Amino acid sequence: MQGIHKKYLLKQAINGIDLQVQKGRIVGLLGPNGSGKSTLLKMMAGLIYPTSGTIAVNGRVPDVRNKHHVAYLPELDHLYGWMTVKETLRFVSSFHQDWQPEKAAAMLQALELDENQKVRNLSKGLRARLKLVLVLSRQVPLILLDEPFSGIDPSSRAKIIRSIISEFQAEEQTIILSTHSINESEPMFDDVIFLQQGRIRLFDTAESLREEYGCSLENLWEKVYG
Ligand SMILES: Nc1ncnc2c1ncn2[C@@H]1O[C@H](COP(=O)(O)OP(=O)(O)OP(=O)(O)O)[C@@H](O)[C@H]1O
Repeated sequence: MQGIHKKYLLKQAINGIDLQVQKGRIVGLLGPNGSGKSTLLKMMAGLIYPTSGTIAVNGRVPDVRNKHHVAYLPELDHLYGWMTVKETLRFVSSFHQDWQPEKAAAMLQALELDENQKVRNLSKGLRARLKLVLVLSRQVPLILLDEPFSGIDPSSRAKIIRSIISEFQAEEQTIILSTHSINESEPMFDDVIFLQQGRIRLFDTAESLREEYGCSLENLWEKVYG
């Protein structure tokens, strides 16, 4: 991203961002409500466009025509309640040539999802797990996860994090993940971006940040935003 600004009518959501993310990393995108996390992820997914500046994902401008290069998990739910888990997988897989059925089956089992259950009968946590299966079953270079843990209990979070780590293919993929659950997700991050009011406040490897500030990322959150 180079010189990225994004304005929604009168609201300046992103205020000049330059960012380069290396392939093979799991990147935590952190920031308080309204700091611009979802806006950044949507621009990377090609769902909305910057007001100014340029973005490239693997050398390509992200837009709807390039969506086979990016898997995006939105913050809001996009599933049909009348479908079963199995039907949902079949439906979503029909849009993606890069779908990996064996991976989807393995994740269903690991995340204890019943493929015959209706989506509307899934609890919030199980729904979140299903959303993750839909994204991680694709063979794409860039995976964007917007708040994958919102409303999920700590043990489910831990399970989901284990699943993200075990399904991640570091040679071929990059994950950028926004979250407020810094405590549980800290061990997963290679790099961390701290956003504030549409600008990057800090961006470095998790290791360097911990060393430089002499504390965990969770405590650093308090220092940056407290
Ligand atoms: N469609 C929109 N129209 C107008 N303003 C918007 C729109 N979407 C986001 N905004 C504003 O842009 C700013 C950044 O919002 P964004 O959703 O990117 O933040 P966020 O960091 O993801 O927040 P949260 O943690 O609450 O999800 C906020 O002030 C928000 O109100």
